[in-house]
Amino acid sequence: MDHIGNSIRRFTLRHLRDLGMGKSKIVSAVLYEAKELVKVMKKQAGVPAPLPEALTPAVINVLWQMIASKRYELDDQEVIGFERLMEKVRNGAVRLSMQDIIPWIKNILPETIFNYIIKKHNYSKLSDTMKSKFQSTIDEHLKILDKNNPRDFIDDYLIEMDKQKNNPDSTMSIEDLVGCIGDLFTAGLETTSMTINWIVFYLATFPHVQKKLHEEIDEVLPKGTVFTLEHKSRLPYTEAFLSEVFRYSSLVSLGAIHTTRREVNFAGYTIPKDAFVIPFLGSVHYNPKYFDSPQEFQPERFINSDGKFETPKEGLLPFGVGKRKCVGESLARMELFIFMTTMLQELHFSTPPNKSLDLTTTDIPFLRPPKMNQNIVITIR
Ligand code: HEM
Repeated sequence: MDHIGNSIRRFTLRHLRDLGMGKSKIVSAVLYEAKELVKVMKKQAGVPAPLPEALTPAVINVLWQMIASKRYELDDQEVIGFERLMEKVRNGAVRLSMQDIIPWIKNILPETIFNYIIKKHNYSKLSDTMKSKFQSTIDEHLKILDKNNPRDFIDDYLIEMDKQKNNPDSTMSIEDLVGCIGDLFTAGLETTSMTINWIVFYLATFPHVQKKLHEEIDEVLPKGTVFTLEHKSRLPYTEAFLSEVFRYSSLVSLGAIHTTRREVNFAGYTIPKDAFVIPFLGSVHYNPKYFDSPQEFQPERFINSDGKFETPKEGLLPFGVGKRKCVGESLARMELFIFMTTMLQELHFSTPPNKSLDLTTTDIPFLRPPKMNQNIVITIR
């Protein structure tokens, strides 16, 4: 996340707040993508199969609408090719992170051998593909920019960059914009699609939980009813389920790398200036101090004695904490809620007969992704 520095972070947050937090344009975009995805899922009804590849384009479309006012068809081969490339990079992430975790390794290995070990070509190809796509999209935006009528993140950035052109402290530039879009993509795409994957795996593994969700959704939001944000407060079990998905999966298990600006004394330890500090968010989620029987999947832990959803004051940190907290939190929460309710309105998920899902994770640094290519059975309700 090299580009989301302090001032750009403020700009990005403001933008995501304006476009992402429940504003009608983005809610409609999310609803549209969720419905399109359900259509694709229906086509594999009754057949044990992994979740469709269309999941990635559906999530990309939400980001891409917000950033560039564009969408792709869910079977678009360019986007599916992009996802496959990301998968290769993800599979090589352990090796790639060597350079961050043990930077001196570069001093003892010749560059060509080091690049071969970390499979740098996959990473470079992904990075070049993304940069050239973002650059051409920015060029298109520049041609038709209407300063009085900004449509999306790129328009807003270009207008602000123009306002700041005589400010010597401004860090805004086209290159920085390309980097910012890259950061939003890398931070926002896989986190969201992997969480949807976890949602489906937990629904299939815990049928009693899915039954309760179906009952609540059938009552408050029956099939054919269009979701609005007002429905949310009437769906406490659904909210509780999503919180339990965040806790149980602990997808972003380690937060971003932070640095101490000065020596800090914390919990009896002295952390020197300029040390790397990585918050281990996942460990908090499994700490019995905050959650009873943490190894059990129990959405009920987030329901209070009045039957209402209640977020704990401490212990649940899926989006991190403090100044570098996730800038996409509101968008992600809204998007996941809509995808989940739209799927549950129309579909039932189960494991193939006599099979169970492996709920352990693929080991890559920082993330706890599900083992994605496992079969599930979708039934139309
Ligand atoms: C389920 C979905 C998501 C989860 C669990 C998640 C979680 C996180 C976490 C834990 C951090 C690090 C915070 C820290 O170290 O304190 C982070 C950072 C970040 N996230 Fe997310 N995120 C999600 C979705 C998104 C989305 C949809 C976007 C963009 C639209 C996004 C953009 C970012 C950015 C730009 C940062 C870096 C912020 C900075 O460095 O200041 N995230 N996220």
